[in-house]
Amino acid sequence: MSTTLAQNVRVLAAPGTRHDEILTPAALDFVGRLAAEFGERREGLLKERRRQAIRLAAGSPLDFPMVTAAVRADRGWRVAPPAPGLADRRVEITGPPERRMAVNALNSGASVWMADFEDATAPTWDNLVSGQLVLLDAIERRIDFRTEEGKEYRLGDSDRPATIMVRPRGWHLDEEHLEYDGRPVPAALVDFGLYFFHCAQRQIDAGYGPYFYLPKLENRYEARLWNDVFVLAQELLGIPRGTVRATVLIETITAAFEMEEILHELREHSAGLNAGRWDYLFSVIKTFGHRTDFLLPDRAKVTMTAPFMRAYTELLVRTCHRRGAHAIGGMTAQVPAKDPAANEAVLAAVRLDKEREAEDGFDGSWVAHPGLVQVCRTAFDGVLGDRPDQRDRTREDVDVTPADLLSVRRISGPPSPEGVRTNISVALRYYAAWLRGQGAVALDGLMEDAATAEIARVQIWQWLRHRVVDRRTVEQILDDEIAALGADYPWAPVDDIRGLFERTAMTGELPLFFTPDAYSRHLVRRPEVRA
Ligand SMILES: CC(=O)SCCNC(=O)CCNC(=O)[C@H](O)C(C)(C)COP(=O)(O)OP(=O)(O)OC[C@H]1O[C@@H](n2cnc3c(N)ncnc32)[C@H](O)[C@@H]1OP(=O)(O)O
Ligand SMILES: O=CC(=O)O
Ligand SMILES: [Mg+2]
Repeated sequence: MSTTLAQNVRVLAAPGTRHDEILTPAALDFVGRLAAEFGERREGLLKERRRQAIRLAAGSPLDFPMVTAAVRADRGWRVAPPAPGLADRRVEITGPPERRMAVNALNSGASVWMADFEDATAPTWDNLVSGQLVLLDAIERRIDFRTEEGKEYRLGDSDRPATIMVRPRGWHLDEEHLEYDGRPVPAALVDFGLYFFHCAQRQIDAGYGPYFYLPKLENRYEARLWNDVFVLAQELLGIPRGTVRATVLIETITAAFEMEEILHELREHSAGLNAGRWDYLFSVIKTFGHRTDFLLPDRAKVTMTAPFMRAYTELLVRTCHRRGAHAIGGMTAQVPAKDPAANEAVLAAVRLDKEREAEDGFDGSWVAHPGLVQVCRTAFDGVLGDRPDQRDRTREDVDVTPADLLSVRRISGPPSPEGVRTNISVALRYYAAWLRGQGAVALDGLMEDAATAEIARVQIWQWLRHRVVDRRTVEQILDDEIAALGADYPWAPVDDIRGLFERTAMTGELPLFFTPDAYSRHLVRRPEVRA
């Protein structure tokens, strides 16, 4: 790089153990360049998100865009071919980039490890920087360690360890511990930039590449922004254009109307689409929560066989395969149970979900736990056999209309009393974990992360808004559940948690995400400032 920007980049946090290996002047300079180039465009896109939300709330119809009809009609374009390590993706394990879980994930027998700075990570500064160290150490194969209790964690010798894909935070979040020109750097550029700077060339040298998952996109312009970030990042580090690969999560209702356009924008770097079912459901409620025909019952009743969810996954497979892209399935909520009989039920639920995805044409899917790798693999082996994928199944039989994607009315209805209590209890317990720095937890046998917690709190908001639950009932349950939380988790800051719940679930105007509020009030720490 010819000139340095590092003097314009400031770390606003106390130095932690080995942070200097990640926060080098050259790495900060690189992140600063990305912020300088793309910060304003990202601001503009966030404003456009707000405008679109207002238009939709005012009744503007959602449809496949007219202006891009030619992109959809043109049968001549396809995405880049699968990159090394991404040809066979039948099982992808996800989890935060935490050292112990990283070793377990890489050894799990999954095809891919999706190292997650988004839904599964509470973005404390230390979680983020140590997550980058974990990735660096994993790629350098120096991640082995022994716990204080003497348990050994060693990377296995498999000739097919899981390929690493990294999910940076979404466009909506700021990183308050890193400033460029006096303003917080977009969190997405911090997570992407630090990983790319330290690990892109190392991954190429190891026979793989810098691979990403892109969360919470709302439209094709946000995909274009990512593509431009990739182009500049590759150029700055002298990495050939087209080396990056990225799978976009289709996990907002507006993105479902632009799947083809999103693939098209990223086509030279695309590694397909993933059906991010939990954020998708959250997005549907958030976007149309004010409409009575979008009133949803208990979360447990909104399954992947609900017609609007099926329309979304069917369209995703068809769109991907038409363009030569992988279609990757979503996360089953159940996690393994200690009790053998209960665990059989968990495995049966996961098997059913993965078999349906494989039969629908998905090329692979996600699991949340090493104990679920085999059941997912078996489900996909049953359909794929020795083939790496089923991209040749173009699903021309699928015909999904805008009305199908929005056909929520067919399962709409009020909640049960247990559904109300469960959502309040899950949101509170998840908030407690998150404020403590843990972004994914098992609660009542289900994996809960930022996406599922968002569903819990927006459902309460929706039910209050439509008066299918009265405020007094919610307040009473909240009192009970806060008392239970204080008893079960004596360390939990119950007043903070209650305040967060009231602000994110019980206000007239729904906050778009709970994380910016929780982050800026509770996770930002500035004990010391250094340049
Ligand atoms: C909506 C979405 O975005 S889904 C994607 C984002 N969410 C996620 O990635 C969640 C991933 N899963 C997890 O974080 C965990 O499985 C949890 C928090 C749900 C449960 O974790 P635990 O309570 O530790 O589960 P459990 O006690 O059964 O773990 C047993 C072992 O498996 C390991 N393990 C559990 N999940 C994972 C995982 N996803 N990756 C690697 N190792 C794992 C644990 O570290 C533990 O290892 P150890 O025996 O060496 O200590
Ligand atoms: O990120 C995945 C989801 O389901 O949300
Ligand atoms: Mg998500």
